[in-house]
Amino acid sequence: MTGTFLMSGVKCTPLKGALLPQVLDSVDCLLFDCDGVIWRGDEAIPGAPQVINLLKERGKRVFFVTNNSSKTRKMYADKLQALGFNAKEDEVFGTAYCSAMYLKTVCGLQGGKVYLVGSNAMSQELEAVGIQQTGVGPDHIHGKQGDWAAVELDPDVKAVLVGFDDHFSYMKLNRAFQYLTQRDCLFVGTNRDTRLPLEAGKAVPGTGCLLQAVETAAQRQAQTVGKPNHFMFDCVASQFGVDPSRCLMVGDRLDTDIMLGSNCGLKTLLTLTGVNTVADAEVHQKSGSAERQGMVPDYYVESIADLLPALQG
Ligand SMILES: C[C@H](OP(=O)(O)O)C(=O)O
Ligand SMILES: [Mg+2]
Repeated sequence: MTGTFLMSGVKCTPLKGALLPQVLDSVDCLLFDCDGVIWRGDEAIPGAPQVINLLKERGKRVFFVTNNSSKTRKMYADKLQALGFNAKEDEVFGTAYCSAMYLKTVCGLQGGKVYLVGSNAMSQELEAVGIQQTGVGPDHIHGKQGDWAAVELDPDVKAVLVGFDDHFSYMKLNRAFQYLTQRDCLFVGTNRDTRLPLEAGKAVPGTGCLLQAVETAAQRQAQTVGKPNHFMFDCVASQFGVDPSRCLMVGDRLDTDIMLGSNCGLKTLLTLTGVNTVADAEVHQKSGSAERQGMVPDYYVESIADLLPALQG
């Protein structure tokens, strides 16, 4: 019965009962989003470390695929291990690392320089692939409007890269705009997430808010690297040779995590510990829009802890 259920094409199905082991047996690799799925802020979702560690004990490959650009792979591995997750640095694909890889491998910018609106972590990942950067840290307004329009631009800068920057400022927005008035200056963003889910159901504005500010000023659209862009999965597949048809993408956002899974032919599981709800998914499902069906998950759970019954015993 459940075998036919798997093949039935019905979407947005609660993953429980006999279907749960069936789905887990049908995949060799699980890609987990981080914020809102395995943790919120610095608090692990209850049961999440056990789920990840038991999946690995059962021989599943586990990767962490996050749009968050605030940490290097090493910083994420340290955070994962501190929260009880059995995780290695090369299993982490965050947008600090992936945007550096994108600029190197897709844009051919190795040896070049970027104007960075972003974190120290992004600057470290860029420099690790041979790309210099300028712009990290505070940058306060000074002088008059005429001075702002005449800010000195570094002639070696070939791209503007925008990620999460807790020092985001009007002057940074202005500098990015001045660089982007040069049509040959590339424009890359880490991701478009509008909110960052935190502990106790709190949230703060996400990187997407900063990226949209720069896009509005420059009247240009950035190429984004993060989910739902195929590139995030390509980074995993190119390094580990995974079979998309035997992968499960687990996320809390329909327009990033679930859409990435749909874009790449992965099975998809929505967890309700982050941004979106089942009702949000059902609105897309009933929309009649073919494109929006990509945001409808195959399955959903309240929390990834709901996978434990199929992993214990
Ligand atoms: C929220 C998002 O992180 P993710 O959910 O992809 O880990 C982000 O930090 O913009
Ligand atoms: Mg998330």
